[in-house]
Amino acid sequence: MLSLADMRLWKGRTDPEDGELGKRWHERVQPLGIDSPPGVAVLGFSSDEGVRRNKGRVGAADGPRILRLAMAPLPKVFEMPVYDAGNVRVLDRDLESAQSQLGVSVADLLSNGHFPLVLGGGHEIAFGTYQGIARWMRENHREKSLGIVNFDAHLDIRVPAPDGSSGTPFYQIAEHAELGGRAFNYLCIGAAATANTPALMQRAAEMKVEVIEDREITPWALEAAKARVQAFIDRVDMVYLTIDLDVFPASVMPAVSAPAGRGLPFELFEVLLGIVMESGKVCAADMAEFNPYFDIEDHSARTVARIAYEITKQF
Ligand SMILES: N=CN[C@@H](CCC(=O)O)C(=O)O
Ligand SMILES: [Mn+2]
Ligand SMILES: [Mn+2]
Repeated sequence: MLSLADMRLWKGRTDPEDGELGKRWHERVQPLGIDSPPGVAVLGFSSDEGVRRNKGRVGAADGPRILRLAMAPLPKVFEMPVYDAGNVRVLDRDLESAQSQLGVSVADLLSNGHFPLVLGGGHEIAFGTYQGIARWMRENHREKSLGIVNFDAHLDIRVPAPDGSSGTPFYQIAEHAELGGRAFNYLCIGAAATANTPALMQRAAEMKVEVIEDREITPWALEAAKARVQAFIDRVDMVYLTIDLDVFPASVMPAVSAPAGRGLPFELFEVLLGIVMESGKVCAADMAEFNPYFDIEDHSARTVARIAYEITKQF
């Protein structure tokens, strides 16, 4: 289920005449070792089993490979080392075991001081990443609280029927948190009225999910949205950041299972992401739903690489 890093993916142009300041990720990425000093650890979750179960367009299992190729030429501006921690794969449609393995891998990375940057895969990735964070917090930060910030056109609080999918992760997380006696603090940014039925919106209210709808995020109302994100971050000690790429307009992000009709403009997303990252509370991040089969000349892959740059630039 867990495969080693394929270092052949980390390739691209080099500019040796520019010295150290000309270095790119592909010149710096190392395979993760047992005693690697703390750094950014790229981990793939090669799954679209959750998307398949959720009646979506499969292909996201190939996301981690294509996204590494897209991230390879990024300027390496942050100080920490950067590692490739390999991939977790789904075998025989056994999504639950893969999510559990992802949890073990994420917990391991966190325990060794790394920042897990997990590349999906469908949004079923979230139930795996969360299991890892929860395990690590249980062992190391028992008294601290966790907030989940999800940029997504969808609430993803469907009830498993009976199995989990890409549409159920935050319902499963809420159940997991309740069983462990932990609070469920969930902020969904970018949910669209056209992509969530009233049944889901009603469930969100019952589960006390904080929702900032896509239509509330405009240049003229940005201060209000920023204040709501800041208030959520202020209430928690640590943050799990998850980005479902279908939050962006279909024109920017066609390479997803369910492209958005309106979507959150990238420029406004960047401002809100900045608030989340500048808090210094984000312990792990993942990006979900990238499906390379629907990309157009790598436009979406380049956008995902840009987000990876924004997340890591301060490290
Ligand atoms: N990850 C979530 N996916 C959406 C899919 C919507 C669709 O296929 O149209 C959801 O379950 O709501
Ligand atoms: Mn979504
Ligand atoms: Mn989602």
